[in-house]
Amino acid sequence: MERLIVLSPGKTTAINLAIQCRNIFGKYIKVEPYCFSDDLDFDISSSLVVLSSPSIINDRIQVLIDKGLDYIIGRRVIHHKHIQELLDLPRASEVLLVNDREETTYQAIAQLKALGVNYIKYYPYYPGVDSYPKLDIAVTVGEPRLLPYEAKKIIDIGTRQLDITTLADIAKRLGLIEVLGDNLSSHYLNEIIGLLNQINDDAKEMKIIGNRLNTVANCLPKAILYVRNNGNIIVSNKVMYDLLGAGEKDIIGKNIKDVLPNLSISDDKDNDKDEIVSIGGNTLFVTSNVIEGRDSEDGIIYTFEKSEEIEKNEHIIRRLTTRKAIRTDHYTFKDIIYEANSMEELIKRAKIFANTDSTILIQGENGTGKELFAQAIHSASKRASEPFVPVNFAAMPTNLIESELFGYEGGSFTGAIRSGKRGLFEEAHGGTIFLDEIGDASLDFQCTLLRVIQERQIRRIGGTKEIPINVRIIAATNKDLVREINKGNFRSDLYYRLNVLPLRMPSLRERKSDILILSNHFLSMYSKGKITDINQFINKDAIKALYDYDWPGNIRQLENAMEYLYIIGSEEGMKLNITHLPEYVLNNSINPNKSLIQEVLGDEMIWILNKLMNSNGCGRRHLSELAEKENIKLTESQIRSLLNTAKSLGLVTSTAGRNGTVLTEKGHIAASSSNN
Ligand SMILES: Nc1ncnc2c1ncn2[C@@H]1O[C@H](COP(=O)(O)OP(=O)(O)OP(=O)(O)O)[C@@H](O)[C@H]1O
Repeated sequence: MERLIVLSPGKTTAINLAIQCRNIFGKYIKVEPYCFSDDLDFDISSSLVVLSSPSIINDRIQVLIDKGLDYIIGRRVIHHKHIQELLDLPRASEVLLVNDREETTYQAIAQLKALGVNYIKYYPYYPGVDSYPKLDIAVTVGEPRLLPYEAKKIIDIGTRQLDITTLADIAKRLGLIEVLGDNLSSHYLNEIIGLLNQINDDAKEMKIIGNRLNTVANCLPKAILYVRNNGNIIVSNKVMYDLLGAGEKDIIGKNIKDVLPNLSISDDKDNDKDEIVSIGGNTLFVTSNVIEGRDSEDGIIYTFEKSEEIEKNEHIIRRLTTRKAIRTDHYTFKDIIYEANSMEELIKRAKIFANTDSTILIQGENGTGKELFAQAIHSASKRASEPFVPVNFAAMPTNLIESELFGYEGGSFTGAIRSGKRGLFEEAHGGTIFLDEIGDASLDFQCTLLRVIQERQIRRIGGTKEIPINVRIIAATNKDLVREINKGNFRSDLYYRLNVLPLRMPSLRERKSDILILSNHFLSMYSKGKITDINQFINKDAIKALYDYDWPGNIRQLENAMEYLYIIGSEEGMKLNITHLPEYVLNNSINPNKSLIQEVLGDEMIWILNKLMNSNGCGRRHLSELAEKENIKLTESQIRSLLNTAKSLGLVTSTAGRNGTVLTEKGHIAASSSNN
């Protein structure tokens, strides 16, 4: 043989393959490229012809074959060195694959896929194709000049080379196998080793990336699972293993439904979702994020967080962004002034309650110290350094209660702050919320409150997210809630939820022994420590009057009285007597032993009844004259209205005679008993 002919339909391929052959066989034989546009005028008796592919045998070649052409059909492969750039393309990239002919174009696509570059979408193009997408990336097999437009990126993976089996065939046919065998095999061995090294490097790189991913996953404070669309778990981390009390082998490669059967969001692959689940005794907040990849990249990442961790984190954020400085100077049990045994007992109980997180209901009249107790309990609890947030239901307009307590998202209603607002429950997170005058809450709101107490989470108005809250609830009321339940004004289920730890504040009249010590305390407070003993400030009669008074406004009223006395005392510059007392105490003291009937009917009515009794009946005008004579402030019309009331109570009756109005038997009894 004198020549090695490389025959291909296109010139480029013929030349490229000829170069490949020349590199190997050039020392021993002349290598020449031929393409279809050439005259095939070589001497077939002294030539070995390598056909670039089986499909190129056309009539012209068939004639040569029939004449005894010595030929080899080449098998061709893509050189691994050239596909690196292709491997770097993002998954699901779309490329125009350009080659010289339909057959070779499809072959190249098939070979690239076989080589593992199967995550790219190939659009075939070869001369003669009319419709093709103008993609940014074009991949060509040594034929960049055939590209029908200017692509942004052209990757030329070079002409597919003759594979080693074809080359060995050629060597054998040329009688060069002895000479070239070793070279050939070592050349290809080198190539293969190069390829293996590259694969190895890639594998090493993959391993490093994998390790890095594991390190990152294991450093996360949250437990994570990355689950393929078919439910197979492919990534997890240490926190997750610890949470499940399981090892990697029990989780990786397993189906999520087997690992976490009670996770309902694993059924929903359409949207990112949140859910609360209980795993291994932990309440976990689970978030799922759908990964919108392609093919094998699709899946869901689940993160699991212990709800107390979320609370802690949210709390830190809240503290950092809190609207107002949090008051820490709350009352403590030491601030409660008392001597009465009933108070001693109450404080003992309240201190025990302070050690718990259970809901407390404080009932008692106005001004008895309900908020003082609530603050003292908070201060003595483990929440002392956290906020104490008071909410007064009697003072808050009904339409604002929900937004004040639960907050709202930006733009949820007219008048809302654009950025939204945290509610008082969120403000109180970690601490105590004091729901004062709870008996005044509307029935609708009671229902909402009941849900919040049960679920321990709130949702802002206009919001979709449930926010876990960790607050201690102390409620207070001056109303008799049982009576309110009977009247249909208060929900019994809420009452039982609130009344877990009950405290009943005694009124001041039930602990009159505290009047002195409290008076001293308030006087000392207003006088800035100058007056510490009321006995040096007011006389005995005045002190007795303070004891005799009922103090319907309780300690708050006593405090006001002491402030009043201190101001009067500073003016007078002498020891105060009974006349200096506030009018409400004074009135009570002048008539200390008012009869019950007098209390009920009032002084004016009793006066009228007495006059009627003494005069054996008289008219309205006469009563009016008598009132004027006795300096009693009663107008004729007031007398008329009082007589009407007396009539409706069955105390008097009108007569036709000049006696006008006379007492009934009942009226007689009332008048005489008022004189006892
Ligand atoms: N035992 C006490 N020692 C000292 N101060 C007291 C005591 N009890 C109540 N006070 C004071 O009396 C005032 C009223 O108390 P507080 O506001 O706690 O009563 P309350 O029952 O919550 O009243 P309301 O029902 O009207 O809200 C406060 O200034 C409080 O400091």
